[in-house]
Amino acid sequence: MNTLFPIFVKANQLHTLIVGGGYVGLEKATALLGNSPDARVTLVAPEIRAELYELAEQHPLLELVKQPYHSLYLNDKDLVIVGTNDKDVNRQVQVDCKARRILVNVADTPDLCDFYLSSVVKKGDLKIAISTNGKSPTFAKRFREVLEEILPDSLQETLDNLTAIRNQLKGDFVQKMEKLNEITKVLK
Ligand SMILES: C[C@@]1(CC(=O)O)C2=NC(=C\c3[nH]c(c(CCC(=O)O)c3CC(=O)O)Cc3[nH]c(c(CC(=O)O)c3CCC(=O)O)/C=C3\N/C(=C\2)[C@@H](CCC(=O)O)[C@]3(C)CC(=O)O)/[C@H]1CCC(=O)O
Ligand SMILES: NC(=O)c1ccc[n+]([C@@H]2O[C@H](COP(=O)([O-])OP(=O)(O)OC[C@H]3O[C@@H](n4cnc5c(N)ncnc54)[C@H](O)[C@@H]3O)[C@@H](O)[C@H]2O)c1
Repeated sequence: MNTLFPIFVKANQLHTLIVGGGYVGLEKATALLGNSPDARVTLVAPEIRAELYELAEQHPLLELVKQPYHSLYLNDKDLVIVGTNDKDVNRQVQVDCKARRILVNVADTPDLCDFYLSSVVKKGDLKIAISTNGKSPTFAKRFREVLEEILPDSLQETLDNLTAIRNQLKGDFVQKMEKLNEITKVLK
């Protein structure tokens, strides 16, 4: 059964901890900041890839801490993503997060995850998150590429026009909804 409940998180209102500074840490930090450039992110690892220092130059709210994980780093964190090359550390972070009721993603380890990262299609204000319920991240990546190819850039114009109409519409909630549903029938 597919029981995942998708939400869109305002990452720039949260403080995220990433544990691990290798390829996985870099991939997750890039994904997070790519969507939410001014999100506050702390990354902790004894070894940190050079690309992460370059990323931190572009994102002043990305703090790199060259230390091994300690549970003290969970203080004041809202969300945690862990992907070290030490399974025991990954497990410990997950246990510590559960004890504090902090949502945690253990990269590539579905059983330990409270949430999964998704493949993300961006066309201006339209954002589509793709999940395969953990069945095939590669399919999610390929399907993202297909959607990126077929969705026209003009979609942003459509969204801008609909926002303008939405702001001009008079009447109560139901009347506005009916009007917007009528106008957007052509999209079906
Ligand atoms: C979407 C994306 C987001 C991101 O990570 O940012 C993402 N994985 C991506 C790519 C990717 N990951 C892997 C490959 C290699 C090929 C392959 O194995 O398929 C590729 C392909 C590539 O890189 O080309 C390896 C892998 N991943 C997981 C496992 C464990 C397992 O399945 O049991 C293993 C095996 C590890 C091993 O063999 O040891 C698990 C997860 N990966 C997820 C997300 C979550 C489920 C998402 C969903 O429901 O679809 C979940 C459950 C948890 C999580 O990590 O959040 C990102 C694509 C971004 C993009 O480009 O659009
Ligand atoms: N890179 C991938 O695409 C990929 C794909 C599938 C699985 N994996 C697995 O994910 C794990 C991580 O992969 P990677 O490529 O990022 O590894 P990596 O070797 O590049 O980096 C590992 C990182 O973990 C950090 N680390 C080790 N002990 C730590 C501790 N106590 N506290 C904090 N950080 C600690 C290291 O300092 C380093 O930054 C590996 O076990 C790998 O097998 C990676």
